[in-house]
Amino acid sequence: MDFLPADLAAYADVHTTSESDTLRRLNRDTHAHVLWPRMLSGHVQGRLLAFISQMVRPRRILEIGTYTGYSALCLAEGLTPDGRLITIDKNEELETMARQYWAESPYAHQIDLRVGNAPDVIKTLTDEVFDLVFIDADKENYALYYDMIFDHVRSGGFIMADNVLWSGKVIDPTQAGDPVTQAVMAFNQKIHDDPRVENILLPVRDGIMIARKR
Ligand SMILES: C[S@@+](CC[C@H](N)C(=O)[O-])C[C@H]1O[C@@H](n2cnc3c(N)ncnc32)[C@H](O)[C@@H]1O
Repeated sequence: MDFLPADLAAYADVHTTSESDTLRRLNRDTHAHVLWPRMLSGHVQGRLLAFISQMVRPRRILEIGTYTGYSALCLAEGLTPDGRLITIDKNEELETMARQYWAESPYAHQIDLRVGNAPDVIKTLTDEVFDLVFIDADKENYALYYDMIFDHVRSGGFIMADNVLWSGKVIDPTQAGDPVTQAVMAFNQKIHDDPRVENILLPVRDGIMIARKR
């Protein structure tokens, strides 16, 4: 489901700073050769992630859900020179493609891919303190990921989560029996009710939740 009429979305696209050549080819290659290319953040959302990262200037970023590595490259744009982005994905088949494009960028040495099931990998990150977290994996586990990483986010740090409008299903009463929609709705309510954060549900693309830890 597209939230903006196609011509308005195209207008926003045209009036947004272009992707780098590497990002453009990664985007095209993903659409041509990988299943579910809609999972990739894309041009406008990618620029938003890069902007947010450039504003936060994180030293440590955690991304849950690498896919072909597009959003990792966007988020890496804001890293401090000594910064590092840890990104987790259970699909090892996409690793070669992601690494191929990361290698073309100035950030390859700052991106640390951990292949595995996210809850298991997160458990190993006990010594890390994150400035920015981007949750973009299995929706049923968003709340679990939030709980697992919360104590590892510094005060003033940001936790973002993608697809929180879930193609509009979050306001569709016919989805009352759909467990994934219910999990996304419960996650949105949980963040909104959490007194430890301030939050904004940004209706960009499929919806991005942004929470700032007080
Ligand atoms: C929406 S895609 C990520 C898109 C990427 N962040 C981007 O914007 O280009 C979701 C990814 O999460 C991964 N994933 C789903 N469940 C996972 C889990 N339990 N542990 C690790 N990765 C998982 C999938 O393999 C998939 O590549």
